[in-house]
Amino acid sequence: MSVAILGAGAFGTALACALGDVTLWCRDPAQAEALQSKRENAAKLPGVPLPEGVSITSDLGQVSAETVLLAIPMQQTRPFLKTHGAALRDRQLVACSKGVDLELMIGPVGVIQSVLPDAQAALLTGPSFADDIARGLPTALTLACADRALGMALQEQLSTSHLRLYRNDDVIGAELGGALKNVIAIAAGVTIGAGLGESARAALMARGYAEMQRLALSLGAQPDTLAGLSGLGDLILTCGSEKSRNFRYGAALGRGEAFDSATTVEGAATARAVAKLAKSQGLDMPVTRMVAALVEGLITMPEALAALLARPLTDE
Ligand SMILES: NC(=O)C1=CN([C@@H]2O[C@H](COP(=O)(O)OP(=O)(O)OC[C@H]3O[C@@H](n4cnc5c(N)ncnc54)[C@H](O)[C@@H]3O)[C@@H](O)[C@H]2O)C=CC1
Ligand SMILES: O=C(CO)COP(=O)(O)O
Repeated sequence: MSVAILGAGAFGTALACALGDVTLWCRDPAQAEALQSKRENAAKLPGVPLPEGVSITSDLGQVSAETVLLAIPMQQTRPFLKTHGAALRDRQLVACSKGVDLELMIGPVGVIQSVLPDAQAALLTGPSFADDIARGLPTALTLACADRALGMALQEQLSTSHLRLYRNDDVIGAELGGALKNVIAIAAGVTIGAGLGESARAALMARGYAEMQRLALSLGAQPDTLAGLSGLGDLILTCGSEKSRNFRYGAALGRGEAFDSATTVEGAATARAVAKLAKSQGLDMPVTRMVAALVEGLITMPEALAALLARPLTDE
């Protein structure tokens, strides 16, 4: 079965490098030409050559693969599918984004199903920096799919010698693991950027993980899912590395500096969505609430810190 990847950003290009024999679609014809002539995505993955088997196009009509990976940012997924969904109706769609749609309050598989109710949909998520995948470093990800047979087929199709997929049928849990860790990564970045120290970062990660579990369980995730690659695994990666855009964005917030608005920072919109979701579920998610307020510019970093430290003492 053939594979296509829609979205030639950092992650889409990295997956193309790892899988090798795929069609890579980008929306901008000029970008497609540049990728084709240089055989490199110089803007996103400089120094990583595109394998010979990767064919580039900006014409969705040329994308005939049965398995289609959607590697475009979360908040763009619904508009993209509304425009192009008809062309993808009978494919196996694998969402690769991490986040919660600000309007529908659901993750990327939920969005696919809301726009294309008959589509076969799955999720590829977990701890992986595009650069690591593209360079062939060993990586393990979660392939989540409610349909066991389809999940097994996709696991086989998308695993390589160095990219190892673990299957899971808890799509909601896997979606939330990937979405929520970005919010906590922003908090971790704020902590380091503001000079609050590594002990404070560890505390935020652990308390943030407790919040992630609370929301995931309340929305129907399986209790163990967030302890896996999508959730704890991705939390460790993203909260601990300057390579993470969510972490770097948080660090800039913590230092009171501006951050490049063209950079994809999924946790910013997701924090706002999740803060609303938590309120509607009657859940206490103080770290997420503070991140959402910081992102929206409603409070300062010292105010966020004071609010978190003034909370009543409680059981763990
Ligand atoms: N970069 C990474 O290390 C990883 C990224 N991801 C996830 O993958 C998703 C994409 O991230 P990146 O590729 O890193 O972002 P990116 O900013 O590098 O690329 C995004 C791509 O989406 C395209 N795009 C944006 N809006 C579009 C639209 N309306 N229609 C068509 N194409 C559109 C852009 O042209 C660009 O090529 C995010 O949800 C991210 O969380 C997941 C794992 C690792
Ligand atoms: O999701 C990622 C790692 O698993 C990439 O993290 P950033 O989007 O924060 O760069």
